[in-house]
Amino acid sequence: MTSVSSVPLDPWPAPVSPGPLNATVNLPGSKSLTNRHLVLAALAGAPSQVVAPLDSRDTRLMVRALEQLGARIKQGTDSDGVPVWTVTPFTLPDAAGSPLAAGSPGEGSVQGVGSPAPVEIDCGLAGTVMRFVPAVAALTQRPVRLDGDPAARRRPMGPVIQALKALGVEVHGGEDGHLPFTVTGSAAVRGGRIEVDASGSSQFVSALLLAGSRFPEGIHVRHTGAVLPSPQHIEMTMVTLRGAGLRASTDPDGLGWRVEPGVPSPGDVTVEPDLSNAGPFLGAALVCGGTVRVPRWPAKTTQIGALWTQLLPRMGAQVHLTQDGTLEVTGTGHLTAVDAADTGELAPTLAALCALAQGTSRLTGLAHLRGHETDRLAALVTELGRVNVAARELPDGLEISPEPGAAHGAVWESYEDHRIATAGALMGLAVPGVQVVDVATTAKTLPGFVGMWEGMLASHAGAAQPAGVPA
Ligand SMILES: O=C(O)C1=C[C@@H](OP(=O)(O)O)[C@@H](O)[C@H](O)C1
Ligand SMILES: C=C(OP(=O)(O)O)C(=O)O
Repeated sequence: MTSVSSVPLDPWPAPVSPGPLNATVNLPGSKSLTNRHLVLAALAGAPSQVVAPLDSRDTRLMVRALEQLGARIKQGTDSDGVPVWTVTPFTLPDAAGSPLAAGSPGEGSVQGVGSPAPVEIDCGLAGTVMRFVPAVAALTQRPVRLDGDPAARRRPMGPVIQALKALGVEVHGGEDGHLPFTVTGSAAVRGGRIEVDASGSSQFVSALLLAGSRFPEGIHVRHTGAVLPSPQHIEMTMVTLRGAGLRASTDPDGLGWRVEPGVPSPGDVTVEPDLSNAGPFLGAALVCGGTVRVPRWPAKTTQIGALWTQLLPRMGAQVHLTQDGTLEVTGTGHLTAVDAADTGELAPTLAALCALAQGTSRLTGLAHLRGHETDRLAALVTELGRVNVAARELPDGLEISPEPGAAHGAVWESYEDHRIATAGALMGLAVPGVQVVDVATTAKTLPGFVGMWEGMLASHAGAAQPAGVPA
């Protein structure tokens, strides 16, 4: 799909701060919530609606994958123009397991018995698609081959492959623990207890849990690894499952999760704005000074982006949630260094803020970022080096020690990583001459990033007419 409404220059000259901001930024829906709701709606017993979904590369890939497995997803809008996606689920084989019984097969699917050609699913670079869809595909009892971008073939998949095999799913390929591979489920796959090393990604656990209620015995996933990254995302999975009427519980030690057998009944759900993607915009208030507001900030959420309300004050911001649910972040242009653990997908944005702060910052609990869209720890050290900010890798994170006034402009590579690209935009606010390569890669989770960014900067305190940024 195209990335932004008007195609940005490549490399894109990141705009410098116009001075204190006075902007309102309406953020589209959460990627993580949208793709969970889509999966559960596709596994449900009746059609349901996902309201205000994120429409981006990652969610379109999920839509397409679920359609190929037999779901139907109609993309429309309500009377106020809010996007509404109506999902008609696929029919799974009965417990006795008549193979290839999935109903309403979409384009690219196969029918009939024998040795059908596999359904070919493109995961792009989306972790949620490459991890969640294999487990869902196993339920359809059809051969499904998964592949993605060249960079996707470097992301860890071993624990998903091993777990599916342990459950009795046939897996061809993927011996090296990466895409591509083909999964074929069968009636012999009953679910039950399974051990998974999720130290590389919480998505390994979420994948099994999201599909788990449709296995005859449900699923009980036990984590065996030394660390558990992004636990917020597992909690998001559990809350989404319960919201769909399923029985889902966490083991007392916090290292196991159980979903009882059942059919999801998600009803109609409205997706929260993406709080991780709020980060660069809220961070801009700290760098430029002034205030940035994000409406529809949820009072209660499982999104890891909720951490911004704790992290940004530690770096010098004032943060206020208004009665009507707008988060207001006010900064001064001066940032304080911070030590922070377990910030997961917020880390690239946070690293850029640390690079503009006074003092040395240490970000830890991030070893798994080496398996994200790119090796984010290496990428950030390299790109910060290009703009002359000292940074080094720690065993599980980053140490960032900027020297005041030393940073200078440079070409900033983005490695097909939306969050490295937006980190470059943040750097450019304070460092003239930063040019972000392939800023269009932000379309993974935020199509229109450049327009939103430039709109925010146009709403600075001195502007004649402060303008909100359209959703
Ligand atoms: O389940 C999800 O929606 C996600 C889980 C996290 O993955 P990791 O556990 O691999 O960090 C997060 O970083 C990713 O952006 C989205
Ligand atoms: C790690 C991320 O994405 P993915 O869902 O592809 O894992 C991310 O969005 O920061």
